[in-house]
Amino acid sequence: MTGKDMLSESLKGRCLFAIPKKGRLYEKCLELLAGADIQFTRSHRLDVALVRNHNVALIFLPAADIPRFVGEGNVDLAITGQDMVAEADMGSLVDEVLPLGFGKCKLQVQAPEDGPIKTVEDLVGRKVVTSFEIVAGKYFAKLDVQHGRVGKDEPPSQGRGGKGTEIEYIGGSVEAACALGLADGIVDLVESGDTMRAAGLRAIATILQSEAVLIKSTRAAPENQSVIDLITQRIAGVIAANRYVLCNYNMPRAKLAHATSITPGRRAATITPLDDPEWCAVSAMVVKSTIAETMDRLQAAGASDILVIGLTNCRV
Ligand SMILES: Nc1ncnc2c1ncn2[C@@H]1O[C@H](COP(=O)(O)OP(=O)(O)OP(=O)(O)O)[C@@H](O)[C@H]1O
Ligand SMILES: O=P(O)(O)OC[C@H]1O[C@H](OP(=O)(O)OP(=O)(O)O)[C@H](O)[C@@H]1O
Repeated sequence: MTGKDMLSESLKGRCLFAIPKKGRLYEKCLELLAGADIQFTRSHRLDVALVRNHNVALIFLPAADIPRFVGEGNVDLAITGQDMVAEADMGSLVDEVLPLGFGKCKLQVQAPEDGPIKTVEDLVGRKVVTSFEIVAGKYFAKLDVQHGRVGKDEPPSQGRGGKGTEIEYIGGSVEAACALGLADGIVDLVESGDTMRAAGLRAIATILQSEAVLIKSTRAAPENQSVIDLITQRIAGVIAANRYVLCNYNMPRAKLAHATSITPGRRAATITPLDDPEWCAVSAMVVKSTIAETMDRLQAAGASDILVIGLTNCRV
């Protein structure tokens, strides 16, 4: 048996789960897999790893290729960016199951800070360079029609070469395109804005917001459904544990209604009587990013002994 035959034999019957092989999302994906107790060893130079404790194989792929593999049913489950899902344009073949709360960024139209392009309308009929040619193409095709450069029923390609906005693909370093005289504007990802500012660009429109997302193939094999559900639940648990904290405090019984309006919990706050009949203990999950403000409000409302406990995992 050749190495290739052995590999495809070992993948048989397993749920295939694709993960970005490098880049911005890679480390976070590994953390997520560890939190969900998906055990594997990635061998050097091999983009496939068999999971020891589930009937799953991990396939490490470029983030941009992942939605196509999912849409075509070559893999059952995957993590990539929502921007990549939009760009792959697989429609309903790719099911976005769960946003993951990391890899947050925006796909923005950008133009030179000190130039004449102030709005996207100024870019209509000019040249835009991007790695997101499908998303940017659709965005400018609409503008071309709105501005009468291309007829409503005319295919966008006929608008090129003078009439419509010209969209040109480049694979990387998109931010350099305007300075190099390649483009009048670009469409690229922005998070902190450091890359954009360093290249002397400013954002003039946001096409989409993106974060990492768990996606599922609508062509996934039915026999893999139970393991897909199990992994989805485990990942959802890890994500929720990162998103929430448990807030415990003591509250005078008379002010309980006000307190539970501040911390309603997910379903309801847990109220426990204390030895002192005037007081009770409250326990509720609170969105982590709002906890400081929640504690301020609880204290002002008369709460005492406010304790905040981090979660390592949960099912909610
Ligand atoms: N600056 C950023 N901040 C947060 N998330 C980002 C940022 N840039 C990209 N992403 C997200 O990470 C995904 C992968 O981007 P990344 O640049 O790591 O790609 P890659 O596969 O390593 O490709 P390459 O390195 O060839 O550009 C993007 O699709 C996007 O969802
Ligand atoms: O707003 P910022 O925080 O500066 O992030 C934006 C940059 O991040 C991404 O590139 P990345 O650094 O991943 O490298 P790449 O160009 O090789 O994809 C993206 O393509 C931008 O260039």
